[in-house]
Amino acid sequence: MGETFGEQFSRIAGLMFVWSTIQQLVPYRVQIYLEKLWAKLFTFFYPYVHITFHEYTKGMRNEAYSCIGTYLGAKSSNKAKHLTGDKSGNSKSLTISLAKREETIDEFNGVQFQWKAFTEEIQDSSSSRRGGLSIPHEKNSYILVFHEKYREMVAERYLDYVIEEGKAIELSNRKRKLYTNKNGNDWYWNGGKWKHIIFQHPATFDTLAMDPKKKQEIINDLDAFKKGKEYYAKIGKAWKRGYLLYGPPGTGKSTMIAAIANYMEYDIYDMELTSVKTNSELKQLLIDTRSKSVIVIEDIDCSLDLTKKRKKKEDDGAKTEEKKKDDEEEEEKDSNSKSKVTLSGLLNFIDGIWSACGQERIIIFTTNHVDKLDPALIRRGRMDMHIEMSYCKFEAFKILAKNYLDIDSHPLFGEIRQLLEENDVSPCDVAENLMPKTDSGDAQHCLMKLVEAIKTAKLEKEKSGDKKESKPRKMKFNLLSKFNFFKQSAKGKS
Ligand SMILES: Nc1ncnc2c1ncn2[C@@H]1O[C@H](COP(=O)(O)OP(=O)(O)OP(=O)(O)O)[C@@H](O)[C@H]1O
Repeated sequence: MGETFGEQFSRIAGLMFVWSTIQQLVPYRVQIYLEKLWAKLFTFFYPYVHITFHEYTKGMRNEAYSCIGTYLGAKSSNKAKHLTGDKSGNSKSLTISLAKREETIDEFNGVQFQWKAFTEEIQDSSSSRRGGLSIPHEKNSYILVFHEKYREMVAERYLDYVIEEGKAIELSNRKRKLYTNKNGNDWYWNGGKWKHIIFQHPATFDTLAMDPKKKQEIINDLDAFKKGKEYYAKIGKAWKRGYLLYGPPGTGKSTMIAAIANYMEYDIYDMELTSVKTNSELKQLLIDTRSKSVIVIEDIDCSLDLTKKRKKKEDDGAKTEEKKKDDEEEEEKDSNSKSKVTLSGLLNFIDGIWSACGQERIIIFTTNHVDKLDPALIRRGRMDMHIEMSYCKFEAFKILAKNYLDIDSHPLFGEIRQLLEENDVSPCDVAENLMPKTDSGDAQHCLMKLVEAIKTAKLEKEKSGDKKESKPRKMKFNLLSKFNFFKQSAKGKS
Protein backbone atom coordinates (compact mmCIF):
# COMPACT_ATOMS: atom_id res chain seq x y z
CA MET A 1 0.00 0.00 0.00
CA GLY A 2 2.85 2.40 -0.88
CA GLU A 3 0.96 4.03 -3.80
CA THR A 4 -0.81 7.33 -3.56
CA PHE A 5 -4.36 7.85 -4.75
CA GLY A 6 -3.07 9.60 -7.88
CA GLU A 7 -0.92 6.64 -8.86
CA GLN A 8 -3.76 4.21 -8.22
CA PHE A 9 -6.17 6.23 -10.34
CA SER A 10 -3.80 6.45 -13.31
CA ARG A 11 -3.35 2.67 -13.17
CA ILE A 12 -7.14 2.20 -13.20
CA ALA A 13 -7.53 4.71 -16.05
CA GLY A 14 -4.96 2.74 -18.13
CA LEU A 15 -6.83 -0.51 -17.56
CA MET A 16 -10.17 1.11 -18.43
CA PHE A 17 -8.77 2.40 -21.72
CA VAL A 18 -7.57 -1.10 -22.70
CA TRP A 19 -10.98 -2.55 -21.80
CA SER A 20 -13.02 -0.06 -23.84
CA THR A 21 -10.80 -0.62 -26.91
CA ILE A 22 -11.31 -4.40 -26.63
CA GLN A 23 -15.10 -3.93 -26.34
CA GLN A 24 -15.22 -2.08 -29.69
CA LEU A 25 -13.21 -4.71 -31.59
CA VAL A 26 -14.66 -8.10 -30.59
CA PRO A 27 -18.10 -9.74 -31.15
CA TYR A 28 -20.74 -9.79 -28.36
CA ARG A 29 -20.29 -13.47 -27.29
CA VAL A 30 -16.59 -13.07 -26.95
CA GLN A 31 -17.27 -9.87 -24.98
CA ILE A 32 -19.22 -11.84 -22.33
CA TYR A 33 -16.34 -14.25 -21.93
CA LEU A 34 -13.89 -11.39 -21.82
CA GLU A 35 -15.96 -9.56 -19.23
CA LYS A 36 -15.44 -12.44 -16.79
CA LEU A 37 -11.77 -12.52 -17.59
CA TRP A 38 -11.62 -8.74 -17.20
CA ALA A 39 -13.15 -8.92 -13.74
CA LYS A 40 -10.44 -11.38 -12.70
CA LEU A 41 -7.71 -9.36 -14.37
CA PHE A 42 -8.93 -6.14 -12.79
CA THR A 43 -8.78 -7.71 -9.33
CA PHE A 44 -5.34 -9.08 -10.14
CA PHE A 45 -3.97 -5.72 -11.26
CA TYR A 46 -5.91 -3.66 -8.78
CA PRO A 47 -6.73 -5.77 -5.73
CA TYR A 48 -8.01 -2.83 -3.66
CA VAL A 49 -11.42 -2.07 -2.24
CA HIS A 50 -12.76 1.48 -1.78
CA ILE A 51 -15.36 2.41 0.80
CA THR A 52 -16.79 5.93 0.78
CA PHE A 53 -18.29 7.57 3.86
CA HIS A 54 -20.31 10.62 2.89
CA GLU A 55 -20.90 13.50 5.28
CA TYR A 56 -24.63 13.38 4.59
CA THR A 57 -26.78 10.42 3.66
CA LYS A 58 -30.46 10.90 2.79
CA GLY A 59 -30.29 14.45 4.10
CA MET A 60 -29.11 13.36 7.54
CA ARG A 61 -25.65 13.93 8.94
CA ASN A 62 -23.75 10.65 8.91
CA GLU A 63 -22.45 9.92 12.42
CA ALA A 64 -19.77 7.58 11.02
CA TYR A 65 -18.33 10.46 8.95
CA SER A 66 -17.76 12.68 11.98
CA CYS A 67 -16.30 9.81 14.06
CA ILE A 68 -13.90 8.93 11.23
CA GLY A 69 -12.92 12.59 10.90
CA THR A 70 -12.16 12.85 14.60
CA TYR A 71 -10.24 9.57 14.61
CA LEU A 72 -8.15 10.46 11.56
CA GLY A 73 -7.47 13.95 12.91
CA ALA A 74 -6.13 12.51 16.15
CA LYS A 75 -4.14 9.76 14.44
CA SER A 76 -2.62 11.79 11.65
CA SER A 77 -1.75 14.97 13.52
CA ASN A 78 1.92 13.94 13.48
CA LYS A 79 1.86 12.31 10.01
CA ALA A 80 -0.27 14.21 7.49
CA LYS A 81 1.12 17.41 5.98
CA HIS A 82 -2.12 19.37 5.63
CA LEU A 83 -4.42 19.54 8.60
CA THR A 84 -7.12 21.93 9.70
CA GLY A 85 -7.69 23.19 13.23
CA ASP A 86 -11.09 24.09 14.61
CA LYS A 87 -12.22 25.38 17.98
CA SER A 88 -15.97 25.35 17.75
CA GLY A 89 -18.23 26.31 20.66
CA ASN A 90 -18.90 22.68 21.40
CA SER A 91 -15.36 21.51 21.85
CA LYS A 92 -13.03 21.90 24.84
CA SER A 93 -9.82 21.98 22.85
CA LEU A 94 -8.59 22.45 19.33
CA THR A 95 -9.94 19.78 16.96
CA ILE A 96 -7.51 18.68 14.27
CA SER A 97 -8.79 17.12 11.05
CA LEU A 98 -7.38 16.11 7.69
CA ALA A 99 -7.41 18.98 5.22
CA LYS A 100 -9.39 18.63 1.99
CA ARG A 101 -7.89 16.06 -0.41
CA GLU A 102 -5.22 15.09 2.11
CA GLU A 103 -4.24 11.43 2.42
CA THR A 104 -2.98 9.49 5.39
CA ILE A 105 -2.04 5.94 6.28
CA ASP A 106 -3.44 4.29 9.38
CA GLU A 107 -2.05 1.09 10.83
CA PHE A 108 -4.20 -1.50 12.59
CA ASN A 109 -2.95 -4.94 13.70
CA GLY A 110 0.13 -4.51 11.49
CA VAL A 111 -1.98 -3.78 8.36
CA GLN A 112 -1.90 -0.44 6.58
CA PHE A 113 -5.11 1.32 5.58
CA GLN A 114 -5.22 4.32 3.32
CA TRP A 115 -7.63 7.20 3.95
CA LYS A 116 -8.35 10.26 1.88
CA ALA A 117 -10.45 13.31 2.68
CA PHE A 118 -12.39 13.84 -0.54
CA THR A 119 -14.30 16.97 -1.52
CA GLU A 120 -16.47 17.25 -4.59
CA GLU A 121 -17.73 20.65 -5.71
CA ILE A 122 -21.33 20.58 -6.88
CA GLN A 123 -23.08 23.29 -8.86
CA ASP A 124 -26.69 23.78 -7.89
CA SER A 125 -28.19 23.25 -11.36
CA SER A 126 -31.77 23.96 -10.24
CA SER A 127 -31.00 27.60 -9.45
CA SER A 128 -29.11 28.18 -12.73
CA ARG A 129 -32.02 26.67 -14.66
CA ARG A 130 -34.32 29.19 -13.05
CA GLY A 131 -32.03 31.94 -14.27
CA GLY A 132 -30.37 32.55 -10.91
CA LEU A 133 -26.69 32.24 -10.05
CA SER A 134 -25.53 28.68 -9.67
CA ILE A 135 -24.11 28.35 -6.16
CA PRO A 136 -21.36 25.78 -5.77
CA HIS A 137 -21.46 23.67 -2.62
CA GLU A 138 -19.27 20.89 -1.39
CA LYS A 139 -19.91 17.23 -0.84
CA ASN A 140 -17.38 15.87 1.63
CA SER A 141 -16.47 12.27 2.20
CA TYR A 142 -13.71 10.05 3.51
CA ILE A 143 -12.52 7.22 1.31
CA LEU A 144 -10.95 4.12 2.78
CA VAL A 145 -8.76 1.97 0.49
CA PHE A 146 -7.44 -1.43 1.47
CA HIS A 147 -6.25 -4.67 -0.07
CA GLU A 148 -9.14 -6.96 -0.67
CA LYS A 149 -7.58 -9.71 1.41
CA TYR A 150 -8.40 -7.55 4.48
CA ARG A 151 -12.09 -7.28 3.60
CA GLU A 152 -13.10 -9.43 6.57
CA MET A 153 -10.85 -7.59 9.00
CA VAL A 154 -12.29 -4.25 7.88
CA ALA A 155 -15.90 -5.36 8.11
CA GLU A 156 -15.59 -7.18 11.39
CA ARG A 157 -13.05 -5.20 13.36
CA TYR A 158 -11.31 -2.22 11.82
CA LEU A 159 -14.33 -0.02 11.09
CA ASP A 160 -15.87 -0.71 14.50
CA TYR A 161 -12.56 0.20 16.07
CA VAL A 162 -12.26 3.48 14.13
CA ILE A 163 -15.82 4.52 14.97
CA GLU A 164 -15.58 3.63 18.66
CA GLU A 165 -12.24 5.43 18.98
CA GLY A 166 -13.63 8.48 17.17
CA LYS A 167 -16.66 8.53 19.48
CA ALA A 168 -14.46 8.27 22.56
CA ILE A 169 -12.25 11.16 21.39
CA GLU A 170 -15.31 13.26 20.56
CA LEU A 171 -16.74 12.54 23.98
CA SER A 172 -13.62 13.52 25.89
CA ASN A 173 -13.19 16.63 23.76
CA ARG A 174 -16.72 17.95 23.71
CA LYS A 175 -18.22 20.42 26.14
CA ARG A 176 -21.19 18.90 27.82
CA LYS A 177 -24.62 20.49 27.61
CA LEU A 178 -27.54 21.22 29.82
CA TYR A 179 -30.76 21.02 27.83
CA THR A 180 -34.20 22.28 28.69
CA ASN A 181 -37.62 22.18 27.12
CA LYS A 182 -38.54 25.35 29.02
CA ASN A 183 -38.88 28.79 27.46
CA GLY A 184 -35.83 30.90 28.17
CA ASN A 185 -33.74 33.67 26.72
CA ASP A 186 -30.05 32.88 26.71
CA TRP A 187 -30.41 29.34 25.38
CA TYR A 188 -28.99 28.04 22.20
CA TRP A 189 -31.76 26.54 20.09
CA ASN A 190 -31.01 24.42 17.02
CA GLY A 191 -34.53 23.94 15.78
CA GLY A 192 -35.29 20.79 17.78
CA LYS A 193 -37.45 20.48 20.86
CA TRP A 194 -34.60 21.19 23.28
CA LYS A 195 -32.56 24.30 23.91
CA HIS A 196 -29.22 24.15 25.60
CA ILE A 197 -26.39 25.94 27.37
CA ILE A 198 -22.92 24.61 28.15
CA PHE A 199 -23.02 22.57 31.35
CA GLN A 200 -20.40 23.55 33.89
CA HIS A 201 -20.78 22.50 37.49
CA PRO A 202 -17.98 21.73 39.94
CA ALA A 203 -19.80 19.01 41.92
CA THR A 204 -18.10 15.63 42.13
CA PHE A 205 -18.60 12.61 44.35
CA ASP A 206 -15.59 13.79 46.34
CA THR A 207 -17.28 17.06 47.24
CA LEU A 208 -20.72 15.52 47.83
CA ALA A 209 -21.48 15.29 51.53
CA MET A 210 -23.24 12.05 52.35
CA ASP A 211 -22.68 8.76 54.09
CA PRO A 212 -19.50 7.35 52.44
CA LYS A 213 -20.96 3.81 52.25
CA LYS A 214 -24.08 4.99 50.42
CA LYS A 215 -21.95 7.12 48.14
CA GLN A 216 -19.77 4.13 47.23
CA GLU A 217 -22.86 2.04 46.44
CA ILE A 218 -24.00 4.68 43.95
CA ILE A 219 -20.57 4.91 42.35
CA ASN A 220 -20.45 1.10 42.01
CA ASP A 221 -23.90 1.10 40.45
CA LEU A 222 -22.85 3.76 37.94
CA ASP A 223 -19.67 1.85 37.11
CA ALA A 224 -21.64 -1.32 36.47
CA PHE A 225 -24.08 0.62 34.30
CA LYS A 226 -21.28 2.21 32.27
CA LYS A 227 -19.77 -1.18 31.49
CA GLY A 228 -23.16 -2.82 30.98
CA LYS A 229 -23.58 -2.55 27.19
CA GLU A 230 -23.15 -6.30 26.55
CA TYR A 231 -25.06 -7.24 29.69
CA TYR A 232 -28.14 -5.22 28.77
CA ALA A 233 -28.02 -6.58 25.22
CA LYS A 234 -27.75 -10.14 26.57
CA ILE A 235 -30.78 -9.84 28.82
CA GLY A 236 -32.74 -8.02 26.09
CA LYS A 237 -33.32 -4.81 28.04
CA ALA A 238 -32.82 -1.19 27.08
CA TRP A 239 -29.53 0.16 28.41
CA LYS A 240 -30.98 2.62 30.93
CA ARG A 241 -31.06 3.12 34.65
CA GLY A 242 -33.52 4.99 36.85
CA TYR A 243 -32.71 6.75 40.12
CA LEU A 244 -35.17 8.27 42.53
CA LEU A 245 -33.58 10.94 44.73
CA TYR A 246 -35.69 11.88 47.69
CA GLY A 247 -35.18 13.90 50.81
CA PRO A 248 -35.86 17.27 52.43
CA PRO A 249 -34.92 20.56 50.74
CA GLY A 250 -31.23 21.42 50.66
CA THR A 251 -29.92 17.90 51.14
CA GLY A 252 -28.08 17.83 47.82
CA LYS A 253 -30.40 16.20 45.28
CA SER A 254 -29.47 18.65 42.52
CA THR A 255 -25.83 18.51 43.57
CA MET A 256 -25.99 14.72 43.24
CA ILE A 257 -27.37 15.07 39.68
CA ALA A 258 -24.45 17.31 38.75
CA ALA A 259 -22.00 14.86 40.36
CA ILE A 260 -23.52 11.92 38.43
CA ALA A 261 -23.39 13.82 35.12
CA ASN A 262 -19.78 14.82 35.76
CA TYR A 263 -18.77 11.32 36.79
CA MET A 264 -20.39 9.71 33.74
CA GLU A 265 -19.46 12.61 31.41
CA TYR A 266 -23.07 12.81 30.26
CA ASP A 267 -25.25 15.69 29.11
CA ILE A 268 -28.25 16.66 31.21
CA TYR A 269 -31.81 17.05 29.94
CA ASP A 270 -33.86 18.97 32.47
CA MET A 271 -37.42 18.01 31.61
CA GLU A 272 -39.95 20.58 32.77
CA LEU A 273 -43.09 18.45 32.76
CA THR A 274 -45.39 21.40 33.29
CA SER A 275 -44.30 22.74 29.89
CA VAL A 276 -45.19 19.46 28.16
CA LYS A 277 -48.75 19.61 26.92
CA THR A 278 -49.48 16.07 25.77
CA ASN A 279 -48.18 12.52 26.03
CA SER A 280 -47.13 12.60 22.39
CA GLU A 281 -45.09 15.75 23.01
CA LEU A 282 -43.42 13.92 25.88
CA LYS A 283 -42.62 11.03 23.56
CA GLN A 284 -41.17 13.37 20.94
CA LEU A 285 -39.00 15.07 23.55
CA LEU A 286 -37.57 11.75 24.60
CA ILE A 287 -36.89 10.68 21.03
CA ASP A 288 -34.96 13.93 20.59
CA THR A 289 -32.56 13.17 23.46
CA ARG A 290 -29.12 11.74 22.69
CA SER A 291 -27.48 8.77 24.30
CA LYS A 292 -25.03 9.31 27.18
CA SER A 293 -27.37 11.60 28.97
CA VAL A 294 -29.13 12.09 32.28
CA ILE A 295 -32.81 12.98 31.93
CA VAL A 296 -34.07 14.74 35.03
CA ILE A 297 -37.58 15.45 36.23
CA GLU A 298 -37.25 17.55 39.38
CA ASP A 299 -39.91 17.66 42.06
CA ILE A 300 -41.97 15.06 40.28
CA ASP A 301 -44.73 15.34 42.90
CA CYS A 302 -45.22 19.02 42.04
CA SER A 303 -44.83 18.70 38.27
CA LEU A 304 -47.99 16.73 37.77
CA ASP A 305 -50.87 15.65 39.89
CA LEU A 306 -49.98 12.03 39.37
CA THR A 307 -51.76 10.77 42.41
CA LYS A 308 -55.03 12.52 41.71
CA LYS A 309 -56.74 9.79 39.65
CA ARG A 310 -55.95 7.01 42.08
CA LYS A 311 -57.03 9.04 45.10
CA LYS A 312 -60.14 10.29 43.30
CA LYS A 313 -61.40 6.75 42.80
CA GLU A 314 -61.12 6.08 46.52
CA ASP A 315 -62.74 9.37 47.53
CA ASP A 316 -65.58 9.28 45.00
CA GLY A 317 -67.36 6.48 46.79
CA ALA A 318 -67.97 8.72 49.79
CA LYS A 319 -69.27 11.80 47.90
CA THR A 320 -72.80 13.02 47.09
CA GLU A 321 -73.69 13.45 43.41
CA GLU A 322 -73.77 17.27 43.75
CA LYS A 323 -70.34 17.41 45.37
CA LYS A 324 -68.93 15.12 42.68
CA LYS A 325 -70.22 17.45 39.92
CA ASP A 326 -68.77 20.55 41.59
CA ASP A 327 -65.41 18.84 41.97
CA GLU A 328 -65.42 17.70 38.35
CA GLU A 329 -66.06 21.25 37.12
CA GLU A 330 -63.27 22.52 39.33
CA GLU A 331 -60.94 19.85 38.00
CA GLU A 332 -61.75 20.63 34.39
CA LYS A 333 -60.94 24.30 34.91
CA ASP A 334 -57.72 23.28 36.54
CA SER A 335 -56.73 20.81 33.85
CA ASN A 336 -57.21 23.37 31.07
CA SER A 337 -54.33 25.36 32.47
CA LYS A 338 -52.14 22.32 33.25
CA SER A 339 -50.14 19.81 31.28
CA LYS A 340 -52.13 16.88 29.92
CA VAL A 341 -49.35 14.37 30.52
CA THR A 342 -50.82 11.40 32.34
CA LEU A 343 -49.35 8.83 34.66
CA SER A 344 -49.54 6.18 31.93
CA GLY A 345 -47.83 8.59 29.53
CA LEU A 346 -45.06 8.98 32.01
CA LEU A 347 -44.80 5.25 32.62
CA ASN A 348 -44.49 4.68 28.87
CA PHE A 349 -41.85 7.34 28.87
CA ILE A 350 -39.86 5.40 31.43
CA ASP A 351 -40.07 1.91 30.01
CA GLY A 352 -41.99 1.34 26.76
CA ILE A 353 -40.62 4.07 24.55
CA TRP A 354 -37.08 3.75 25.84
CA SER A 355 -36.20 0.73 23.78
CA ALA A 356 -37.21 2.53 20.60
CA CYS A 357 -34.95 5.51 21.01
CA GLY A 358 -31.40 4.49 21.61
CA GLN A 359 -29.38 3.58 24.62
CA GLU A 360 -27.25 4.64 27.56
CA ARG A 361 -29.52 6.98 29.41
CA ILE A 362 -30.08 7.61 33.08
CA ILE A 363 -33.39 8.98 34.26
CA ILE A 364 -33.62 10.74 37.60
CA PHE A 365 -36.71 11.84 39.49
CA THR A 366 -36.36 14.04 42.54
CA THR A 367 -38.91 14.69 45.23
CA ASN A 368 -39.19 16.15 48.70
CA HIS A 369 -42.19 13.88 49.40
CA VAL A 370 -41.56 10.29 48.39
CA ASP A 371 -44.79 9.18 50.13
CA LYS A 372 -46.86 11.30 47.71
CA LEU A 373 -45.73 9.40 44.63
CA ASP A 374 -47.75 6.72 42.93
CA PRO A 375 -46.07 3.37 43.70
CA ALA A 376 -46.35 2.37 40.01
CA LEU A 377 -44.09 5.24 39.08
CA ILE A 378 -41.26 4.37 41.40
CA ARG A 379 -41.40 0.59 41.57
CA ARG A 380 -38.04 -1.17 41.22
CA GLY A 381 -37.30 -1.79 37.57
CA ARG A 382 -38.51 1.69 36.70
CA MET A 383 -36.58 3.51 39.38
CA ASP A 384 -33.83 0.96 39.96
CA MET A 385 -32.28 2.68 42.93
CA HIS A 386 -34.03 4.78 45.56
CA ILE A 387 -31.50 7.15 47.08
CA GLU A 388 -32.33 8.99 50.24
CA MET A 389 -30.60 12.34 50.61
CA SER A 390 -30.75 13.01 54.29
CA TYR A 391 -29.84 15.56 56.89
CA CYS A 392 -26.20 16.24 57.54
CA LYS A 393 -24.61 13.83 60.00
CA PHE A 394 -21.02 13.91 61.19
CA GLU A 395 -19.46 11.90 58.29
CA ALA A 396 -21.10 14.22 55.76
CA PHE A 397 -20.12 17.27 57.81
CA LYS A 398 -16.44 16.22 57.68
CA ILE A 399 -16.59 16.27 53.88
CA LEU A 400 -18.06 19.79 53.91
CA ALA A 401 -15.46 20.97 56.45
CA LYS A 402 -12.73 19.63 54.17
CA ASN A 403 -14.29 21.23 51.07
CA TYR A 404 -15.00 24.63 52.56
CA LEU A 405 -12.32 25.07 55.24
CA ASP A 406 -9.71 22.50 54.22
CA ILE A 407 -9.58 20.97 57.71
CA ASP A 408 -9.82 17.33 58.84
CA SER A 409 -10.18 17.99 62.56
CA HIS A 410 -10.84 20.77 65.06
CA PRO A 411 -11.58 20.99 68.81
CA LEU A 412 -15.17 22.05 67.95
CA PHE A 413 -15.80 18.84 65.95
CA GLY A 414 -16.96 16.97 69.11
CA GLU A 415 -19.67 19.50 69.89
CA ILE A 416 -20.75 19.70 66.26
CA ARG A 417 -21.03 15.91 66.08
CA GLN A 418 -23.36 15.92 69.09
CA LEU A 419 -25.47 18.80 67.73
CA LEU A 420 -25.85 17.14 64.31
CA GLU A 421 -26.95 13.90 65.94
CA GLU A 422 -29.65 15.65 67.96
CA ASN A 423 -30.89 18.04 65.26
CA ASP A 424 -31.99 17.83 61.63
CA VAL A 425 -29.72 20.22 59.74
CA SER A 426 -29.55 20.14 55.95
CA PRO A 427 -26.11 20.04 54.27
CA CYS A 428 -27.16 23.26 52.54
CA ASP A 429 -27.48 25.06 55.90
CA VAL A 430 -24.19 23.61 57.11
CA ALA A 431 -22.47 24.68 53.89
CA GLU A 432 -23.88 28.19 54.18
CA ASN A 433 -22.30 28.61 57.63
CA LEU A 434 -18.98 27.12 56.62
CA MET A 435 -18.53 29.52 53.77
CA PRO A 436 -16.09 32.22 54.91
CA LYS A 437 -17.70 35.58 54.20
CA THR A 438 -14.35 37.33 53.85
CA ASP A 439 -10.94 36.14 52.73
CA SER A 440 -9.73 36.40 56.30
CA GLY A 441 -12.62 34.29 57.68
CA ASP A 442 -10.90 31.47 59.57
CA ALA A 443 -12.11 27.94 60.35
CA GLN A 444 -12.65 28.69 64.06
CA HIS A 445 -14.98 31.57 63.21
CA CYS A 446 -17.01 29.54 60.67
CA LEU A 447 -17.38 26.55 63.00
CA MET A 448 -18.54 28.81 65.84
CA LYS A 449 -21.07 30.33 63.44
CA LEU A 450 -22.36 26.85 62.62
CA VAL A 451 -22.67 25.88 66.30
CA GLU A 452 -24.60 29.08 67.01
CA ALA A 453 -26.88 28.58 64.01
CA ILE A 454 -27.81 25.03 65.04
CA LYS A 455 -28.45 26.08 68.63
CA THR A 456 -30.64 29.01 67.54
CA ALA A 457 -32.66 26.81 65.18
CA LYS A 458 -33.12 24.28 67.99
CA LEU A 459 -34.41 26.95 70.36
CA GLU A 460 -36.79 28.33 67.73
CA LYS A 461 -38.18 24.87 67.12
CA GLU A 462 -38.67 24.25 70.80
CA LYS A 463 -40.45 27.57 71.17
CA SER A 464 -42.83 26.85 68.31
CA GLY A 465 -43.44 23.39 69.78
CA ASP A 466 -42.86 21.77 66.39
CA LYS A 467 -39.98 19.37 66.79
CA LYS A 468 -40.42 17.42 63.57
CA GLU A 469 -41.05 19.95 60.77
CA SER A 470 -37.90 21.24 59.17
CA LYS A 471 -37.75 24.85 58.18
CA PRO A 472 -38.58 25.18 54.45
CA ARG A 473 -35.98 26.93 52.35
CA LYS A 474 -36.67 30.56 51.74
CA MET A 475 -36.46 30.30 48.00
CA LYS A 476 -36.87 27.40 45.63
CA PHE A 477 -34.66 27.33 42.54
CA ASN A 478 -34.97 24.87 39.71
CA LEU A 479 -32.08 22.87 38.31
CA LEU A 480 -31.46 25.30 35.50
CA SER A 481 -31.13 28.37 37.67
CA LYS A 482 -28.92 26.46 40.11
CA PHE A 483 -26.57 25.15 37.42
CA ASN A 484 -26.65 28.35 35.43
CA PHE A 485 -25.56 30.17 38.56
CA PHE A 486 -22.44 27.99 38.72
CA LYS A 487 -21.79 28.65 35.07
CA GLN A 488 -22.06 32.40 35.57
CA SER A 489 -19.81 32.37 38.63
CA ALA A 490 -17.26 30.20 36.78
CA LYS A 491 -17.32 32.74 33.94
CA GLY A 492 -16.84 35.57 36.43
CA LYS A 493 -13.77 33.88 37.89
CA SER A 494 -12.09 33.15 34.56
N1 LIG B 1 -25.00 16.68 50.17
C1 LIG B 1 -24.42 17.84 49.83
N2 LIG B 1 -23.09 17.87 49.57
C2 LIG B 1 -22.49 19.03 49.25
N3 LIG B 1 -23.13 20.21 49.16
C3 LIG B 1 -24.45 20.22 49.43
C4 LIG B 1 -25.14 19.04 49.76
N4 LIG B 1 -26.42 19.35 49.97
C5 LIG B 1 -26.54 20.66 49.77
N5 LIG B 1 -25.36 21.19 49.44
C6 LIG B 1 -25.11 22.62 49.17
O1 LIG B 1 -26.37 23.28 49.26
C7 LIG B 1 -26.78 23.83 48.02
C8 LIG B 1 -28.22 23.44 47.75
O2 LIG B 1 -28.30 22.02 47.58
P1 LIG B 1 -29.17 21.32 46.45
O3 LIG B 1 -29.80 22.36 45.59
O4 LIG B 1 -28.35 20.29 45.77
O5 LIG B 1 -30.29 20.67 47.35
P2 LIG B 1 -31.65 19.99 46.88
O6 LIG B 1 -31.82 18.79 47.72
O7 LIG B 1 -31.65 19.80 45.41
O8 LIG B 1 -32.69 21.11 47.29
P3 LIG B 1 -34.20 21.31 46.80
O9 LIG B 1 -34.98 20.10 47.21
O10 LIG B 1 -34.63 22.54 47.55
O11 LIG B 1 -34.16 21.53 45.33
C9 LIG B 1 -25.83 23.28 46.98
O12 LIG B 1 -25.49 24.27 46.05
C10 LIG B 1 -24.62 22.87 47.78
O13 LIG B 1 -23.71 23.95 47.87
